[in-house]
Amino acid sequence: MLRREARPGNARWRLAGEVSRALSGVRLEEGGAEERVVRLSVPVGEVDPLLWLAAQRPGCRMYWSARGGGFEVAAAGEADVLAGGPGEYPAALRKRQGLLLAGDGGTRYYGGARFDAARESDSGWAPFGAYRFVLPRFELRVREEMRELACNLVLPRDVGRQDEILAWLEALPFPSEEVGPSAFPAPLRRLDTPRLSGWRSGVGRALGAFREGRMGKVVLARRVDFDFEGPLDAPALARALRDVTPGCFHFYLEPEEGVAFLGASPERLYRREGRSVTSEAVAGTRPRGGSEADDRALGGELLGSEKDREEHAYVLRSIREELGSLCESLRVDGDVSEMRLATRRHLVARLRGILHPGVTDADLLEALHPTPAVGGYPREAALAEIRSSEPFDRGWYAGPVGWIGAGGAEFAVGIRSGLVRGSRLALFSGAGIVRGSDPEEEWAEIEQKISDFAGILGLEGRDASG
Ligand SMILES: C=C(O[C@@H]1C=C(C(=O)O)C=C[C@H]1O)C(=O)O
Ligand SMILES: [Mg+2]
Repeated sequence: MLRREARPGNARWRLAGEVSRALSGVRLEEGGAEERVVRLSVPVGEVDPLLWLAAQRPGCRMYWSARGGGFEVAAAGEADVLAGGPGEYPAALRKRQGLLLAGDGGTRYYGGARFDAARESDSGWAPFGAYRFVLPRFELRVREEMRELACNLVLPRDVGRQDEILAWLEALPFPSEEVGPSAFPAPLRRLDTPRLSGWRSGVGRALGAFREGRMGKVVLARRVDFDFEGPLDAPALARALRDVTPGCFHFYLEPEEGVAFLGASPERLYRREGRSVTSEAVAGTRPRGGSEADDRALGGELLGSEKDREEHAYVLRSIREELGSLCESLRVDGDVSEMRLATRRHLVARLRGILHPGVTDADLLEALHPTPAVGGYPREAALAEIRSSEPFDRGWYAGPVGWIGAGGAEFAVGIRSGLVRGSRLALFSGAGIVRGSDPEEEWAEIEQKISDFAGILGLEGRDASG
């Protein structure tokens, strides 16, 4: 039997007390004052943030976990939302920088943006908008050994919502017990966009553009849709994915009931702490080997592959150029090396810099996204090729996903990801095409990249309808 005060749910009562004190302390004359964010938090007992997430009311749920641990958060509800249509971003971020930065050091807005704001969104991606950053109403955070339950208030705006906020907080669900591994509904159908024949012509076109000197690299993606016998439990899928993809950023964004974008990305777009910034060039792929000898051989093959080195060199060159323009100093940390994941490996080079004073996250996002890890080189030519060649909307796949706070920010590249809508799942993945790319091998590389999802859901062996 747990001691009463050790029960995680008891944190609600302490937090409710703080929330009502904070709200009743706001004087009415503040009506016209500048808005500010107040973040209240209390320690909480041990609870897995993804299990907590699963217990919250559907619609407007979010989860983020930093690569390699260290920071994990599950969130419910919205205290403030920055969202909008194409073209407004990142100008809208700049405009709201005041509120963003006015909170205490712990305030964070979580979200991201579409891969390509200029391409028309298809209806499946509509709930996400062109960009969307949410200051959650409630957060369950795990930071190293510290666990806390937090409530964000925007003052004086939230004074009128006191009853609603307190009622929600007092009834905030806490999962009562560990749940076992989930059973997912059976898959019924698979649909590939494009099919293998269309893929061959897309890659062929890109190879032609390289020969004509119009482009050096383009990342072409595929979309694979699966229908299931019943609705997918998206938080449970996120949990199963987290278990098989250590060393990745894990993200889950659910703007509307039954609709979630989730993934396990190995790739950091950037991390900022004050004026220090880190980024990385990731590209080139091989699987992990079944035996130690196999694995070593595959590692050697990747490091020695001229074609994969070329995929990678474009990414490093572009990040150096783009990030370099925002930095006082920028250096590449060491040589190109291997990033080893549970089921595959990539080439990686890490960069570290000091930003010029006044550089904002909007500037960083604008400069860095999309890197040639998901776009191509040169950027505009590659984006034009993707727009005319890919027969589907990428939506938020390969877009920036992460958080922005007062003292820092961190964004992953939203790859190795999928979109859940009721009983449908769309998986997205791409491969860097350079001279010497072979369409069948690139097709297989993408198949390997979606295998983490496929393994969980029993989709393996369901062949492409090529
Ligand atoms: C575009 C994706 O991954 C990118 C493409 C890679 C490649 O082609 O070798 C490797 C890592 C990522 O930079 C994806 O997974 O969707
Ligand atoms: Mg590749």
